[in-house]
Amino acid sequence: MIKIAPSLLAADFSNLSGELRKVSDAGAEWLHLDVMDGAFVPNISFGVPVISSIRKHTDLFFDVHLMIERPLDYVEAFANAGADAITFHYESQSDPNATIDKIHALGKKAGISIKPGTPADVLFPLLPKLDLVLIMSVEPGFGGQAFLTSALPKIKAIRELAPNLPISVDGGINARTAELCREAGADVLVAGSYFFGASDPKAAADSLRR
Ligand SMILES: O=C(CO)[C@H](O)[C@H](O)COP(=O)(O)O
Repeated sequence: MIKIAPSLLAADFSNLSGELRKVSDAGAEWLHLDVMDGAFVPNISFGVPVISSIRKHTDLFFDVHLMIERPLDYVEAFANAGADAITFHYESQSDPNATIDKIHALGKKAGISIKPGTPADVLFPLLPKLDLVLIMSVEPGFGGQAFLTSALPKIKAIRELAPNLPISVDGGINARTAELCREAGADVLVAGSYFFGASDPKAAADSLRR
């Protein structure tokens, strides 16, 4: 079962209620929330106040993706803001096991993401503890970049080891790249510009499932 996770990074920030309606009306299951600190990645997006504000307006599953240097210090704040899943980067400065344990202690699902330059095998020992793996198919920091096919063998390798683990892919997703990701074994497709830039977002979401 494929899940679609529109990335709020590409939404119209002056009309977030309307953009949330677009996501629900399109039948997307998750909302992907990219948090950037200007240190782990060379961009700053939004944080706790925005997430806790929009939490009051939707029941969508909040898939919070922390592109920040010290996720362990902030997972509690994002859990309290209304995250359902919290994904942090393997390349961050926080200990992966301690961060997963803290997310679970807060009652949330725990995910880890890897950047394009990080091999999949660093995640193998952590797979039994994880609820989600997020494979970046662009360098994190900005929407609208071209899909990197180097993500595909990583998805395949993790799928072989963890047949039931949700595998998400993020960056450059459109109807063509979504098909490659589904074939490789991904089941959560994050789409920013392809979804929010579409004249018919429902048709765009449907095209990612086919
Ligand atoms: O994490 C991200 C950037 O760091 C975005 O979620 C990702 O790039 C999605 O945007 P697009 O679909 O436009 O490529």
